[in-house]
Amino acid sequence: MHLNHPANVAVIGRGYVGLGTAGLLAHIGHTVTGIDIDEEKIAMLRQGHVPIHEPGLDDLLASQVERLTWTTDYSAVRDADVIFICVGTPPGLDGTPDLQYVVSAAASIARHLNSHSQIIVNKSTVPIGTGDYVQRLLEDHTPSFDPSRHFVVSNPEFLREGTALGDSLYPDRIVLGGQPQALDLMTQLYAPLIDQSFTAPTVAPRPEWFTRPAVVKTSLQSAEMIKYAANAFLALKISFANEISGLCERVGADIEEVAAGIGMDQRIGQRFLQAGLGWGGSCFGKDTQGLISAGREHQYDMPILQAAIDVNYRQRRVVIDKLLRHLKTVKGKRVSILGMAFKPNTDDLRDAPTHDLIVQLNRLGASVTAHDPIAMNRAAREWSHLSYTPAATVEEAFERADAIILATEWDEYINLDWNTLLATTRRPLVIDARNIIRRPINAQVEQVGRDAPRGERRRADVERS
Ligand SMILES: NC(=O)c1ccc[n+]([C@@H]2O[C@H](COP(=O)([O-])OP(=O)(O)OC[C@H]3O[C@@H](n4cnc5c(N)ncnc54)[C@H](O)[C@@H]3O)[C@@H](O)[C@H]2O)c1
Ligand SMILES: O=c1ccn([C@@H]2O[C@H](COP(=O)(O)OP(=O)(O)O[C@H]3O[C@H](CO)[C@@H](O)[C@H](O)[C@H]3O)[C@@H](O)[C@H]2O)c(=O)[nH]1
Repeated sequence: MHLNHPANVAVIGRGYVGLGTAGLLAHIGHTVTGIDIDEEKIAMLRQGHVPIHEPGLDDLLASQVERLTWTTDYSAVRDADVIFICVGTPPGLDGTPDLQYVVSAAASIARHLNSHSQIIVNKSTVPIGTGDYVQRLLEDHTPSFDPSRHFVVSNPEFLREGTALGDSLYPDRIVLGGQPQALDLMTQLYAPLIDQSFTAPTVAPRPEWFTRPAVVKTSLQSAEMIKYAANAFLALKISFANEISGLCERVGADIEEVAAGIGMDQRIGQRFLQAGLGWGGSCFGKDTQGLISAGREHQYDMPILQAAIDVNYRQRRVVIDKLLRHLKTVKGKRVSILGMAFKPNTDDLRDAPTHDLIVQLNRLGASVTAHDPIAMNRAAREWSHLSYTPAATVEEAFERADAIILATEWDEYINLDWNTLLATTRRPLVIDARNIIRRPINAQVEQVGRDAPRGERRRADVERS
C-alpha cells in the first residue's frame, strides 16, 4: 500500500501534543488540519497566537502557515489519509485515565470516515487495550467501516514540555503499534523524520550527536504499554534519586556527586537522576497511577510504582520540614516561592509541586507569595482556590520575605543577583529545592541531599547534565 506524499493529515486536539504533532508533520512536508472543540483556542491559532507556552512553537507554526489549517469542524477528517487523536486523558478520581475525550473524538471521526484507506492514530496516552476499543467504536459508528482499509495504530508521544520541538524532531525512537500494512504506511508518513531529510528549523537545530530515530514496530498493546512503562521508569528513576538523597543528608554524602558517580555507568545513565522537589506535570503522576490501576483491574499489585509515587509526594513535605527546622513556625511569616510551573520553560501547572507547597503553607498559617516568569497569568485562572499573593517581579518576592523556596529551576532564578536581593529580605533563608545554587551566598541555604555550598572546594566538580 502507498501513502500520498505530501499526505493529508488531521490532528485532533490542540494541546501540547496536538500542536507539536501538527507543527512537526507540517515541517516535514505534510498538509495538516488541526481540529479542536475549543472555539476560542482555534480562533487564537487562526490569528497566529499559540495558546500555550512552548519555546519555538510559535515560530515553527508561523513558518508553516501555508500547510496548516485550524478548525472546529470534523468534516476535514473526510479527506485525511491519517488522523491523529491527541486529546487529553486526565486521571479520573480512582486514578484510571478518563477516556471521555478519546471516545468523543473517535465518535466524531467515525461520522466522517470515507471509503478510502485511512489510518486513525492514537497519540494520546491511553490504557492498554484502547486501540482495540477505538477500533470497535469506529466499526460501530461507521457504516462503511472496512478493516482492510481503516486501520487503528498506536503511536505514543515522548516529547517533554519545554523541549517539545527538539524532542519531536530528533526523537530517540518512533514507536508504532498495529497491523503491519498500517505500520508501513506510518513509516512512509514519517520517512523525512526517519531519514532526517528535512531542513532543521532555526528554532530547533539538529544536535551534532543526532543521527536518526529507531523505528520500533509492535502490536497495538505493546506500543500502548511502552508509553506507560517509559514514563513509569523515568518517574521511578527520579524517585530513586530522591530516596537516596534523603539518606545522603543523614550520612554526609552528596546526592549530586552520587548521581554523577552512578550515572557514569552506561547501564544507569546520567539523566533523570536530579534530586529535588520530585516530579510534577501532567504525565508522570497520571501515568504511574494509570499503570497501577491497570494492574488492579487484573488483580496484579505494582508495589515498585506505588513506592515511587509515595516517595515523590513525600519529597514535597521534605521541603516544608526543612523550612520549619529553621523557622520553628511559619505562622504569620512571609514565605516566597520562586517558580510555579512544574518545570522550567512551560506554563503548565498540572500537578505542579508549588501547588502542594502553597496548600501546606496555607494550612500552617504562612502568608505565601509566589512568582513565575511565565505561568503567573495561568495561575491566576487555575489556582484561584489557593491563598497566595502573586509577586509581579522577582524583587517583590524577595522583599521582606522570611524565607525563599526555590521550586522551579528557571534560568531567570539561576542567574539572579542573589546577594543584592537577599539584602531586601527580613531573613536570608533559602530552601533551594532544585539544588541550583552552586556558590556560597549571603544566606542560610538548604538543599536536597547535600550540604549547601559554603565556599570550600568540593570533592568533585559535578556539573549537571
Ligand atoms: N503534555 C505532554 O507533554 C504529553 C507528552 C506525551 C504524551 N501526552 C499525552 O497526550 C495527550 C494529550 O496531552 P496534552 O498535554 O496535549 O493535552 P491538553 O490537555 O493540553 O490538550 C488536549 C486538547 O484536546 C482537546 N479536546 C478534547 N476533546 C476533544 C474532542 N472531542 N475533539 C477535539 N479536541 C478535543 C481539548 O480542547 C484540548 O485542547 C494525553 O493523553 C497525554 O497524556 C502528553
Ligand atoms: O532528574 C529529574 C528530571 C525531571 N524531574 C522532574 O520531573 C518532572 C517531569 O519532567 P520531564 O520529564 O522533563 O517533563 P514532562 O513534560 O512531564 O515529560 C515526561 O512526560 C511526558 C508525557 O508523557 C513524556 O512524553 C516525556 O517523555 C516525559 O519525560 C518535572 O517536574 C521535573 O522537574 C526531576 O525532578 N528530576
